Amino acid sequence: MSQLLLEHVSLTASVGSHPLLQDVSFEVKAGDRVAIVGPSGAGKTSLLRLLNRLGDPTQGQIFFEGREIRQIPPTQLRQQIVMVPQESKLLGMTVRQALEYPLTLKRISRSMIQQQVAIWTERLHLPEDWLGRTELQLSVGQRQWVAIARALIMQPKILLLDEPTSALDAGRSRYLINLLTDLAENHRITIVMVNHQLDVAEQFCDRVLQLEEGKLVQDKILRQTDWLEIKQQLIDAETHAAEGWE
Ligand SMILES: Nc1ncnc2c1ncn2[C@@H]1O[C@H](COP(=O)(O)OP(=O)(O)OP(=O)(O)O)[C@@H](O)[C@H]1O
Repeated sequence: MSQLLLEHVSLTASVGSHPLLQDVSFEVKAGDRVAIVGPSGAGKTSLLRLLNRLGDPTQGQIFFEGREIRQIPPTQLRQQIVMVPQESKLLGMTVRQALEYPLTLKRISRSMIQQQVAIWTERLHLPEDWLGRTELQLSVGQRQWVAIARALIMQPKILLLDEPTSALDAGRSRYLINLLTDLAENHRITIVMVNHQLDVAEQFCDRVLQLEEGKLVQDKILRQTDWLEIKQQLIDAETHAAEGWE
């Protein structure tokens, strides 16, 4: 059985406006490492948001483990499908509180929460002195790293990452890719990643979904050599999209 299944999903922001997503169908199996690529405005973030129920399709259906996701309470769904948005906010919490908060929703004991925070703080090399800081006391890249830690601490079945390395330095990007590889290979976590940095997707993903103007134009299991072809298609699509903006 597929873990995620999208059937003819379309999304329109308002009546009569151009659809943000049009008739998108695909399935994802547990442990897949999927890259979503496409020019700016192609609908990548809109698609990720639907998978996390931050919006509902105007048409079509999305299933998680066989259940239509509108039938699953959002808090229950978001413990299993966790999203790291492009710009994360700590909503006035300290880093420690932000790491603890999603675990409190899991109704586990206080000592277990503290143990998990300690494990993931160490695993992601979060410096001790970050834990008392709020987002105003963190750089954009540090905030992104905390958002990734907060998602991983949930041990989700599916991790949705929107440009996860956009603000990370080269060392942290590499570390993240190695960590995600371990989680996918040894814990069968499914990863769906939007990334403009194709080299990151290339190192990690084994499947690519290519969006253009809200349509899925390619769904491909990857071999190494495919990336050359995909890169050229993306350059062509981005040039075409940029011409449309002029
Ligand atoms: N709430 C909204 N209302 C109206 N239009 C929207 C809304 N959210 C996004 N859009 C539009 O939908 C289209 C797709 O946006 P989306 O953020 O999904 O694209 P993207 O592929 O993630 O782009 P980028 O690579 O720049 O992040 C864009 O044209 C955007 O302007």
